[in-house]
Amino acid sequence: MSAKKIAIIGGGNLGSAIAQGLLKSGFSQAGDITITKRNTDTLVALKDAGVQVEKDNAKAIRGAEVIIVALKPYNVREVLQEYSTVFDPAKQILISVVTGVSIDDLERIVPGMAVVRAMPNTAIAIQESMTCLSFKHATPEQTNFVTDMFNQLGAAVTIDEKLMDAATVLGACGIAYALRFIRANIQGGIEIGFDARTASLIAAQTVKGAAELLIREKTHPEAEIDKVTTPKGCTIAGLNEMEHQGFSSSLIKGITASYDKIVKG
Ligand SMILES: NC(=O)C1=CN([C@@H]2O[C@H](COP(=O)(O)OP(=O)(O)OC[C@H]3O[C@@H](n4cnc5c(N)ncnc54)[C@H](OP(=O)(O)O)[C@@H]3O)[C@@H](O)[C@H]2O)C=CC1
Ligand SMILES: O=C(O)[C@@H]1CCC=N1
Repeated sequence: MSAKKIAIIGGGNLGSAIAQGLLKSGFSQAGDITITKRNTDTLVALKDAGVQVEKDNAKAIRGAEVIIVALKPYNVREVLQEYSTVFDPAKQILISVVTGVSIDDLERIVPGMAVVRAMPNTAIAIQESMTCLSFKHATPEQTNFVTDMFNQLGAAVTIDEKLMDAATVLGACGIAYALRFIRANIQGGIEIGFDARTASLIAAQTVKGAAELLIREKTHPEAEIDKVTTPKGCTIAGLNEMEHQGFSSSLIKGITASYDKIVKG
């Protein structure tokens, strides 16, 4: 448990998922978290849980030691600019989860502040995020604090900032790709006889099992696939048909399309 006061500026999809994760993990007490947005009606559940819900960013920033900015890339500059004099660089750290805005850019907007970039995904709400972190001017104490926090909200890895856009695609967009894969499995499962609820359980638990095999056993996916593919069997017949239809290629092209969207706009 951390006693640090945390302000989340921008309580949208990701900001509120971070608040939920901080609460569920026990990393923070509800009263130590403040979350802001202009329309606070959507934050009723967090408010009911004891989180401080605010429209006033300045008040939230003043009362915090850790500020997490979860605004959209198109308004983060304007909003941080407005509050740049409210920050206290001697006592605070700024963590940005904003896509495509560099540490240098953010540190220019809020002079003197140590900025950390973090790229979590929405599974942070249930402590299952993959979070990529980049540090530049953070002190060792700040670095340890941020790393520990995101490790308690899933798994955290430190990367070179030049890989942050790639991390956004693989880790943050990746949740959506995985869910679309699961949805396709559910659709197939229904076509071969399952009701939607049962197909959904089987598809989701099977994907979870596949992921856990790689994480716990540290094996290569193809080594695990070899254990499933009986010669002349149904698995290899299905897998090969998927590849004939461009399965791996479509995923790789989707990943590079997402990446190009961040890098080229
Ligand atoms: N969603 C995801 O899975 C991930 C998102 N990201 C990044 O995180 C950031 C947030 O994304 P996401 O949560 O999806 O976006 P959302 O649009 O859901 O959240 C942004 C929130 O900011 C609030 N906001 C806008 N202006 C202000 C302001 N002046 N003061 C306070 N709050 C404000 C908006 O609410 P209101 O209009 O009521 O003020 C909105 O809810 C983006 O930069 C995104 O790229 C990174 C990884 C994963
Ligand atoms: O789609 C987006 O732009 C954001 C960034 C990563 C996840 N969602």
